Amino acid sequence: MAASETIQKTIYVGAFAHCVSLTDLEVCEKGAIGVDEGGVIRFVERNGGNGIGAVKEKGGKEWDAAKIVEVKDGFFFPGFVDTHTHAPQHPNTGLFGKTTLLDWLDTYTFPLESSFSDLQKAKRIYSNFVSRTLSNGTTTCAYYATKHVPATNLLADICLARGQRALVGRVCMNMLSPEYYRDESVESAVKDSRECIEYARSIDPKGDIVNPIITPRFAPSCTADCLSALGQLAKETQAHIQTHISENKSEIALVAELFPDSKSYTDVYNTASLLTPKTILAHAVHLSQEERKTIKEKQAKIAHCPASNTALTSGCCPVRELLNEGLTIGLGTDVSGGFSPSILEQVRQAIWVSRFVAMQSPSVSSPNDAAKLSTTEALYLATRGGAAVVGLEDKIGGFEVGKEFDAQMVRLGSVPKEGEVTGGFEEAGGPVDVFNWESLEERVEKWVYSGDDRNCVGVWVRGRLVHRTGRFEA
Ligand SMILES: O=c1[nH]c(=O)c2nc[nH]c2[nH]1
Ligand SMILES: [Zn+2]
Repeated sequence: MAASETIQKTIYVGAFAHCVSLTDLEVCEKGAIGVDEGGVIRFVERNGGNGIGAVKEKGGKEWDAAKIVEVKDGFFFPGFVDTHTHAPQHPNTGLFGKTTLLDWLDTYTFPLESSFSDLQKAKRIYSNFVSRTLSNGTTTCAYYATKHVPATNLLADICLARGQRALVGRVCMNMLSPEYYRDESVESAVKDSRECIEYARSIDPKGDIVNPIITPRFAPSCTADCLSALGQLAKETQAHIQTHISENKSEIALVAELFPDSKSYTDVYNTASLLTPKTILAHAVHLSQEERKTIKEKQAKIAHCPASNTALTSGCCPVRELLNEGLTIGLGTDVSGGFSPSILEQVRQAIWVSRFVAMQSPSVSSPNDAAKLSTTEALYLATRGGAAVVGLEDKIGGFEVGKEFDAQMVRLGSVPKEGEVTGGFEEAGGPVDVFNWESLEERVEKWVYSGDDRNCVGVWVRGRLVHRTGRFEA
């Protein structure tokens, strides 16, 4: 279906769950969500127990001919928001050995990214990665591309054609990067970035699906004048900004060496006018109190990337503390520092990392429970938190009247019936066994801890079906 094709008025019937706040997961066993031709939610019925006819009646005459999509053995859940990932690094997923950030970049990342001058290769990898993120329930994604303008524009084309909401950024890097993969000058970095901004805006003028994002890779790979020029470009174009911050201790020491006049890593970006309400800062693992204060004042947002931070042994981000301080946070897969394109995996990893933080303070034998993320809190980061990070908090993240229907249909397996002792796995088609005595809240929890893309059988963006598997029945 083309992105512009009209959508049929549809009622999504059955169980649903979503986070209504950081600490509240609403579950509804017999729900009905009415979505209009524009992909906008028009009603949410929490007592659909009287059957589809009654639900239609409640919606009014105009819903008589609506299509019905019913979820069986599962629930509807809001689509995930990936607030930070690197599409060209997809082929390196799972490859990081024992490297840490700076040698990982030289060993694995720059050689692969530089090869995106080959547009055929870019097409193959980007198409595959967008399919992969969609199949994991990611309906919105903030992508880093590479420095290459044609390949970056191609990624924007692919996201638009597939109907995945995306921020697409051309990477800027004019220092400390290999000569074979570097912007020649500040002027060329700005010119090429501008070209990508204009392209994304030309293919989706209203920015409903695809938007550009200015992307200085990170402070160590950009000169101060390059960072400032990109800050000016952001001001002029009102575009989003993404970069990395305070990921690893050696990186922080390098920034202090390269920018001796700056008070901190955060100050480097602040001086360059790169901290705005539309800025996404990935990692933020080792921020000082003063840096957190500045980021909050500037209303910049944070992408927490727990799998990546563990894989590259960058550190454990004290995410609960950052939330307590009022920072806006979402989750990022950070492929391929992160080893998985799944935000569900990041939900688990965020919970684990918060446990490690808890065990560090004050001690393993006396963990600090206040540092732990709950399942609901991590799901909030994956949906509503992420929506706020990409500036879409009014449009997506939950099931409310007026919001757009970005959702996934989650189906769980079921175990053999009483009396049966074998089988069931193939039929279940997924890793989560359900005995049918679990409450809906428990089923959501089981999905969080052992689910994967086999459970994500249908995905919608603005009411448009953008991914389905063989287990999708409508
Ligand atoms: O996780 C990361 N991935 C990257 O590609 C990168 N570049 C700079 N800093 C980075 N961190
Ligand atoms: Zn990254």
